[in-house]
Amino acid sequence: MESSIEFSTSPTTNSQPTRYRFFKIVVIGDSGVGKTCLAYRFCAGRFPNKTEATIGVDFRERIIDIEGEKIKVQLWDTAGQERFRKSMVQQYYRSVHAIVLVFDVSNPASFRSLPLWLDECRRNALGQEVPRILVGNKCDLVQGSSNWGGVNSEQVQRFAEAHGMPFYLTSAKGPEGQGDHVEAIFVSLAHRLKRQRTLLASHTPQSEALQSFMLPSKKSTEKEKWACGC
Ligand SMILES: Nc1nc2c(ncn2[C@@H]2O[C@H](COP(=O)(O)OP(=O)(O)OP(=O)(O)O)[C@@H](O)[C@H]2O)c(=O)[nH]1
Repeated sequence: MESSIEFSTSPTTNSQPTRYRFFKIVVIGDSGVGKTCLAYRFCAGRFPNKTEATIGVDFRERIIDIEGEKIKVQLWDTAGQERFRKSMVQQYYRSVHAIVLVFDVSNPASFRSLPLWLDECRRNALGQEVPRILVGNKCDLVQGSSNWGGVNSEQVQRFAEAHGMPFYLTSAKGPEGQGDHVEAIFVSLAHRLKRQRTLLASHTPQSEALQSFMLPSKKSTEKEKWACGC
C-alpha cells in the first residue's frame, strides 16, 4: 500500500480544502451479483432504480464519521464481465486498502467463481495485510432458506474461514432501515481499516510517518478527477 494516497481533499466554500483520510475499497465478483447496487445502497442510501453492466469501473464515495474523524470511503465498483475489465485490472488493485468479494446467493455459479477472484487478487500482488470480506448478496431471494440452490450457508462459512474472511449475508434491495446490513458491512470495514492504519502508524518511525504524510499526492489528484459524489 502506498501512503501517498492516504489523504484526499474536498473543496469547501472557503479557499481551504478539507483533508480527509480515505480508504479505497474495491468491490469484485461475477457480473450481476449486485456490486453496483451494494455500492449505490451504501453511498446513496437506497436501491438504484435501474442499473447497467459496469464498464471498467464506477467510483462512489461517502464520508463517514469514525470516532470523531471524518473518513472518505471510496468504493471502486468494478466490472464483473471480463471484456469490460481486462485493461483496467491493475488499476483496481493499486494502493487498495480492502477488498469486498461479492457473490449472489441465488446463483451458485457466482459462489463457485470466488476462487478465481481470489486468484486475481494474488496475481496482482495483493498482500495478506489487505483485508478481504465476503458478501452473499440478494438474500431477499432465498428468504428463510440456508440452502441456496446447491450451495448452503455452512459451505460458504467454511470457504470464508479457510480464506480468513468474515462472511456477511445481505440484500442491497432489502427494506431500508430494517437491520441495514449494507450500511453495517461497509462501516465496520472502515472501522477495521482505521484500527489497522492506527496500529501501522504507531509502528512506523516518526520521521517516516511524517514524510509519507507530506508526500505530494499525485495519485489522489488523479482519483479525484474520476470520483463521483453520490
Ligand atoms: N432481488 C435482488 N436483486 C438485486 C439485488 N442486488 C442487485 N440486484 C439486481 O441484480 C441485477 C444486477 O445488479 P448490479 O448491481 O448491476 O450487478 P453487478 O454485480 O454490478 O454487475 P456488473 O456491473 O455486470 O459486474 C440488477 O437487476 C439488480 O436490480 C438484491 O439484493 N436483491
